[in-house]
Amino acid sequence: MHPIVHHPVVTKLSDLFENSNLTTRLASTLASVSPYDESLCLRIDAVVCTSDNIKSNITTGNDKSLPLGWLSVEKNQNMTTTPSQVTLRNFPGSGNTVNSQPMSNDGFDNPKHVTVSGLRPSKSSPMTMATEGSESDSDTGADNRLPLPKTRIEPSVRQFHSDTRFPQRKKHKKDTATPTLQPSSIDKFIAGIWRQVHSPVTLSVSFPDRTPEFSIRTGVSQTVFQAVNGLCKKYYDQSQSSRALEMIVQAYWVECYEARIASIRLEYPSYTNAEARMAALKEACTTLTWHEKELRNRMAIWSGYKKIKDSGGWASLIFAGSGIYRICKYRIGFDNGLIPRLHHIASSLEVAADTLHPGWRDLLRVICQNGPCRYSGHPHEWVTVETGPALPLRATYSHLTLPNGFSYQFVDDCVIDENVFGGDDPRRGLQIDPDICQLCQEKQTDDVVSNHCSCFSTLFGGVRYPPPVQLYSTASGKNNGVIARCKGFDRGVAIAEFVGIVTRGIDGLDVMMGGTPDQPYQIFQGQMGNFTRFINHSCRPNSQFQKFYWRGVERILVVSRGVASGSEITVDYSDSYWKKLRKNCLCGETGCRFAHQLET
Ligand SMILES: C[S@@+](CC[C@H](N)C(=O)[O-])C[C@H]1O[C@@H](n2cnc3c(N)ncnc32)[C@H](O)[C@@H]1O
Repeated sequence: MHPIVHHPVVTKLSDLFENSNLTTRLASTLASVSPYDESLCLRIDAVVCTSDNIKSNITTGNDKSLPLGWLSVEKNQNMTTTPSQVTLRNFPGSGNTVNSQPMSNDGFDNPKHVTVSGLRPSKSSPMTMATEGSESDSDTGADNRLPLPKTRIEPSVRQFHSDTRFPQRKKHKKDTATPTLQPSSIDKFIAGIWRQVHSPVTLSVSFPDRTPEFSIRTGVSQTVFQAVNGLCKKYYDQSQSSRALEMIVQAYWVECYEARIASIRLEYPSYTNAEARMAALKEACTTLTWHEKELRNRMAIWSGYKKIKDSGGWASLIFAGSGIYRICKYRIGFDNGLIPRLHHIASSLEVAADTLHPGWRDLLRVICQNGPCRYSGHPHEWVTVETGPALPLRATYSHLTLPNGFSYQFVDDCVIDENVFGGDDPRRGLQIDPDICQLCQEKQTDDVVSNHCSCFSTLFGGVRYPPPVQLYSTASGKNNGVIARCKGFDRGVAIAEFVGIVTRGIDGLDVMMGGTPDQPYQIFQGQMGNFTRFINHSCRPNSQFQKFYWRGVERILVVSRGVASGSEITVDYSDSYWKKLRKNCLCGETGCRFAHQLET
């Protein structure tokens, strides 16, 4: 054991070393002095040592120095901090059992590995790793009993950690050498359907009744402006509803037209099929008051609507974006993958439509096809399956034979365990100004109009949409996972906040560690939380956990490193987590680190 491992000064120095203000200032200084040099970065290695050791190089720990960690700052990147205590676990003779990552030969954690991963090994200055209960597989994550809170956080068997290095949005440089794959018309069409189904549009068959009374000439107050905005929204929704109704009726018309031809042939057995078609066409033209050619042209589009409905279900037609007309007019993709792809997403789309727009089936009343809602409740109470109807979440854990079955409460925000913290929120940073963003230094407020911080506007200080993700059956030993719908998540975009019950003293179950070594807390998702509870591990993850302060309160976010549409959202659980999980990793990546860990 190094003589000063547990010395309070080491903890204080570590905190200083990790202070985000310091790294932010270093990053901005670096950016200001080297605006044209993309490659310039700064690395500071921190070591506590005795005065006679100060000039010697740090080796893999055969001297008396204590590496605190390293800190690197890249241009245009706000910060990169390696938490100091990480190296303590590797310190020879420290007696700490958390050693899981190789050290580079300069005595520090391998910088490449450390900064790439968003999940950190245990930051555990006074903690030692517990091993009891490590056999439990947390596919459930849910022991439905909350253990009695202890005053001191005992390290849990499998801890998630977050980092402070944010994936930066990348400016795309034009590279003529590498051809880029552009999304096809079908990709765009399907992305449009997902976008629309996750939008706040309200579909209804009734017209809005009241128009606000105002005059522009007497000035537009905030109230009047709000009323006009409301009017816009109402009529936008109404026009979407009308467009959807029009397509529903037109797709249905094609079905009726075919049925009418069959009836005509029964009524006039001497008619050929062509004659029967012509007769039905003429009947239609009379009522529609269109010329035959006009109707034929429109029929071509309407039969496209019917095909889309037949393969993707009514929801695919109703939530299709404006691109549907072009797709049907020019028959784009009909013989080239559109139909099977729609068929593939039909039931997932129905889950999204039923749970996010419970009234959508009302539109089908116009053709007497409205049935009962198939999937009700929270959007993530359903696990979508590639082939076939979605399953209730509860049913996907029946193999675990839990005494009361699997139960999970979906919440949008963390719930503070009052038995442990009383009325306090342990996530509140004592030194943090609640009005200023630690990242961009702009003003943060919950009021959309006066908020100036747009760091993670999908989650904070802006308009929130339902997250375009679904739970899906991975059809592998991983059980459930989370899949991105819509067009994916760009690098640097927040996908969600990791929410659950904020507590302390949980041992032996998966928890997210938050706070500081002095003021730690845990986020436990065993009983309640959001979809982040179902995010699986990958050794080549497309997302990572990151800390962020919103209004002075620490939040742990899942931030995208670039998630493509239709792909599984994954994070790296960290080496220390896997060390305690008696399972082989099924991420399937070529460089998978834990594919054979049970055999070793
Ligand atoms: C937070 S849960 C993730 C959701 C989980 N798949 C489910 O269905 O509830 C973590 C657990 O999922 C499983 N898991 C996640 N990623 C995995 C992977 N790459 N390979 C194997 N199992 C994995 C492990 O059992 C792990 O303890």
